[in-house]
Amino acid sequence: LPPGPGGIPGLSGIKLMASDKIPTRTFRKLRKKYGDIFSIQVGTRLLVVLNGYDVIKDALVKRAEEFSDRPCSLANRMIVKGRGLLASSGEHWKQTRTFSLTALRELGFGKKSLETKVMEEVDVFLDVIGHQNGKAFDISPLAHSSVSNIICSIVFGQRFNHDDKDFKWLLSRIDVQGASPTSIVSTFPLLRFLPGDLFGINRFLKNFEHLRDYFQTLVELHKKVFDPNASQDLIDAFIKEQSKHDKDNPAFRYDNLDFIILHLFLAGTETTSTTIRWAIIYLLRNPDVQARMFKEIESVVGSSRAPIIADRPSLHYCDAVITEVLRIANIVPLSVPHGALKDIYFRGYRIPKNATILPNLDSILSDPDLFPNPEVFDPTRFLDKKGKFCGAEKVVAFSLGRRVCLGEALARMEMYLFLTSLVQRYEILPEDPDNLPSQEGIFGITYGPYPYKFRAVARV
Ligand code: HEM
Repeated sequence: LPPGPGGIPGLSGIKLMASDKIPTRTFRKLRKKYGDIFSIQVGTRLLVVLNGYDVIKDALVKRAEEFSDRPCSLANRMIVKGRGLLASSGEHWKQTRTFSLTALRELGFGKKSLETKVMEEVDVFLDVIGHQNGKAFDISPLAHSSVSNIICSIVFGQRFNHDDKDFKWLLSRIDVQGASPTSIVSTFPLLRFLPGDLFGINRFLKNFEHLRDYFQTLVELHKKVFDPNASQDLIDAFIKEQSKHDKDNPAFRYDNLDFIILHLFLAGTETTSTTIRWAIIYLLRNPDVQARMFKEIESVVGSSRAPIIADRPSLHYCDAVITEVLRIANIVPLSVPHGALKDIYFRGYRIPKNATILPNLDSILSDPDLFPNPEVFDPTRFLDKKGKFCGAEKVVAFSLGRRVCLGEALARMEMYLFLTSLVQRYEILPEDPDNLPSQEGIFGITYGPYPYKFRAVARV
């Protein structure tokens, strides 16, 4: 087995993981002691942690056939049952991913039509910010609604008003603290039977069920009015595709569709909005960076129209800022867990069947050999001598290999359009200059910032 801390089997691992709320800090120490591949027995789960660019690339890219599955955890077996995008493995996952990618491309991923959709949301986003009249406010609900609306309109053909009751209810079901790959919930799902819901597991499961019920209702409504010649969204695309497949093919059963929607909704909402919230923190803490971004936007785009994707190749500094935010914020620092479905022999170790494999992206994104002074926010590390954007290949915030984030193109488009438009229109200022929002975050589904407020003052 890969080396790791010993002690009482299972229990010492639990104690170790509980010793710091930020598991990546624990993993940094363990890597120093045990090397690039180490293991920890946490309760009944064996965690194998992969560290460093070469090791992770070797596993996820070169040995993709063995390293592209998800763990068969108890929670996965009991609740998700290997359905949908995030938790499925093998042939079921391949078919689900191929269908989803094809459908999303047809619905505009990487195309002008998607840019138009995102820009409509950016307009609303900027208007709502304008209505704060320069007073301090919390951007979280607005960022959530704006980003979520984009995935909702792609997946089920509906955008909501931000104060729509159903929409607010839907967003409130996203349980950010409920599921991190190293949490007690993932390790011991049976703890939910303890009285008092001590670990919030039942709340998490209830939220999950509510979302699933809501999406099932949407699918039923789509089925009633389905017109094969007017496919509008991902649900329509699924209904159309389903008729071409064997009835027993689990990838094209409606229970799989429920989970595809659920996974796209969760992954497509929480991630980009969290990154936007981090970006604002780094701009508040680095006013010189904000000023340089504004100057670049003003000289390339001007102020009479909003930045568009076609401007991007000329906005080198803005691209460097967004890349540096992705690197330093590192919102999915342990990626989504991968799993060994059979024994894997890798770099002199045996990773046993059923082990949970954590590609520690933090070990790449904060590697001082790749990014000198990694704790410093410095967009210029991605500019060459002529000020051109470069050197971002190892910013693997979306992971690597076959399981690489399915929404990467959308997320990059959203971050670029939201952040450049925000900086073009408003100067963003701290609520209290002597008390800036923290760079330390909270570890949940994503690694997100603590709540904070800021002021957005319209540029004249
Ligand atoms: C800044 C924003 C985002 C970041 C940093 C991010 C990061 C990630 C990471 C690290 C993974 C795990 C890859 C692996 O297993 O090795 C992932 C998976 C995934 N992401 Fe994202 N993501 C973001 C935005 C999005 C968006 C907007 C969507 C929605 C379309 C999305 C949909 C997914 C899905 C469906 C998967 C699972 C893919 C699979 O298992 O095959 N993500 N993402």
